[in-house]
Amino acid sequence: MLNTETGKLALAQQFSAHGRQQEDGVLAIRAIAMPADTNPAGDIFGGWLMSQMDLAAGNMAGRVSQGRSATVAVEAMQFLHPVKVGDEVTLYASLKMVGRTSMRVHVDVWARNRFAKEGQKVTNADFVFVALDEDGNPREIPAT
Ligand SMILES: CC(=O)SCCNC(=O)CCNC(=O)[C@H](O)C(C)(C)COP(=O)(O)OP(=O)(O)OC[C@H]1O[C@@H](n2cnc3c(N)ncnc32)[C@H](O)[C@@H]1OP(=O)(O)O
Repeated sequence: MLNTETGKLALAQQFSAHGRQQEDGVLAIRAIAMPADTNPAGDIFGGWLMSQMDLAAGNMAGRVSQGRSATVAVEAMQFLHPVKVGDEVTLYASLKMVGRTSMRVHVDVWARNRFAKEGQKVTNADFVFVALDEDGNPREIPAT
């Protein structure tokens, strides 16, 4: 049965709004950290976070370059706080530079305990992608 108490309903709606946690960047991925993604200490494995970040940046690189691209460098990776099993993990991608064949995408990662109202930024890095032709060589990024 639906809860029709106005105050509680408004609170529930506010909690379930899942608003943005930062102004800049495209909301690229939102996932729940699962037990399969942990390191031996029981926290979420940094490699899982890095793969999610690569997916988020690669999604933007694909849209910008309108075709295949590959990660050529990852810079300034910072792990600021641990991520725990069950956390809601949100990735924001911002396009920082477009060169002749390369693109720099900044990725910020936020984690929110599933029972908490607010999250915190846990990781960020810059990903450099190169647009590739069908032979795997760099290709020029289209202007439009
Ligand atoms: C091993 C893996 O599977 S990693 C995951 C997937 N990634 C890959 O497979 C990529 C493997 N790497 C490659 O195939 C090659 O390095 C390529 C094709 C991406 C690039 O080859 P390069 O010979 O370096 O190309 P080139 O020197 O012409 O550089 C291409 C662009 O990348 C930029 N670039 C190359 N290396 C870097 C770097 N380390 N950091 C920042 N930018 C770089 C260049 O400045 C250039 O940018 P611009 O055209 O916008 O001015």
